[in-house]
Amino acid sequence: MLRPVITIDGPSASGKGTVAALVARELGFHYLDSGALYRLAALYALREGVSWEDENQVARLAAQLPAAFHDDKVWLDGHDVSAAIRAEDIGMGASRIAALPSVRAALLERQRAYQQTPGLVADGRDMGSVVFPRAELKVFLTASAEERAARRYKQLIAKGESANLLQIQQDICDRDARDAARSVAPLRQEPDARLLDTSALTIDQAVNQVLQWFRER
Ligand SMILES: Nc1ncnc2c1ncn2[C@@H]1O[C@H](COP(=O)(O)OP(=O)(O)OP(=O)(O)O)[C@@H](O)[C@H]1O
Ligand SMILES: Nc1ccn([C@H]2C[C@H](O)[C@@H](COP(=O)(O)O)O2)c(=O)n1
Repeated sequence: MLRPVITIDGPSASGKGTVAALVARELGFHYLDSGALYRLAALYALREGVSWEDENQVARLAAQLPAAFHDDKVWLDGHDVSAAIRAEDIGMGASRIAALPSVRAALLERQRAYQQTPGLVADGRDMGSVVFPRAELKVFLTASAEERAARRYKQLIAKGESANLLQIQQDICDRDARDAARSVAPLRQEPDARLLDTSALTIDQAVNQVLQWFRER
């Protein structure tokens, strides 16, 4: 197992990022938040005045994304965009551009380059199906729509933002529906991915389950 990969895919607000980052920390592995790349590409397009529907232009920007991850922050063209990429409209924009095949192709090698020694934990929608199809462990992490909306609600309130629970649940369902319906790399559980429903699990329990599956291999 040289440079092993653990993939964690699943729907919005299921806890993929939280669990993936903690598993990576526990194992001393690198961590790839692939959704952040799609969010960065959507934000970059918005700032460059490029429509999210313009596949060629968005793909051009995605291929030359001036993005960096360091100091626990996300940077675009030298600006800290950690908060900006988490906005709900940018999440929706990311979901829209993610349906465009040339945009996905433009980001593919950049994601694969994260597979470095001693290993990688990658979260997203197509980590196990397309980006790292030979991953040592594939997890499909989910939770009920109600639980995911409640978690997102708490997250927003904790950040001091206003939030409407029903609206959040609707937005989450809309985004999942778009991500699951697209023709390229749709959101779905692959046959070789293990299902982890965290609706009734704590973060620690979810992390420990992934670690146990990995160590059992
Ligand atoms: N098992 C859990 N129990 C309770 N809260 C959780 C659990 N897992 C994650 N959370 C919380 O749910 C919120 C959403 O988690 P996170 O941002 O990791 O989801 P995500 O799947 O990466 O979302 P997105 O796909 O939208 O980026 C966070 O506040 C996180 O702390
Ligand atoms: N591997 C990925 C990662 C993300 N996306 C798209 C679909 C999501 O709605 C959007 C934002 O992702 P998030 O930050 O919420 O994980 O980006 C994708 O298609 N493939």
